[in-house]
Amino acid sequence: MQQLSLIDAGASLVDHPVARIEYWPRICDDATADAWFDALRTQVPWRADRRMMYEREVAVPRLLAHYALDGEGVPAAIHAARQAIAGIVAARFTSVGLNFYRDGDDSVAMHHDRFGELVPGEPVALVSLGAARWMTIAPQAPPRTTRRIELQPGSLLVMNYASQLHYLHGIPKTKARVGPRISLAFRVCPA
Ligand SMILES: O=C(O)CCC(=O)C(=O)O
Ligand SMILES: [Fe+2]
Repeated sequence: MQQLSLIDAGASLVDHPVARIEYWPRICDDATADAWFDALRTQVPWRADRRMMYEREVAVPRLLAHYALDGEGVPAAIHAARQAIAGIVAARFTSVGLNFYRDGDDSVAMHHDRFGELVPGEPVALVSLGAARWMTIAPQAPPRTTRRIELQPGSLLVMNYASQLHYLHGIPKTKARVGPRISLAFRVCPA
């Protein structure tokens, strides 16, 4: 008989034959999520990037950072978060991309993650800290029914590899007064 642990029982937010996007609202207690947020906010050398868009250079509307997980100087909070999700998502993550959304004007446009930074078959795990923000998830092909999920501090969202082929995701700007948010995107990067 097949053994189902509670952890395997997470329901997919999308109804698709191979794409799965799963959400766990609470991977740690509030005090831990707050402590990780405070530590990362101050310890990470946040970068303000600029990108070309339609032949114009524009500011990326959030701050960024990146670490190789086996490298030097990785903040302890990152290792702790990775440890906290290890029992839920079995992938051997090698890198983490960090996003800092300073307020409701910061966002990430609808996208799939860059395939050059992903190993086929491996998931992306997103840990949210700080203010809750809505994520929009939309299929790449009709019917384009979108759904929204409010990513709570201390939550985990796992997108399987196939979901990057079939769905887009983004964090829209909001007019609501929201505090700062940090997300950690754990990935298995190609060697
Ligand atoms: O901040 C988030 O939850 C989403 C970040 C994201 O999609 C990315 O870093 O690729
Ligand atoms: Fe993404």
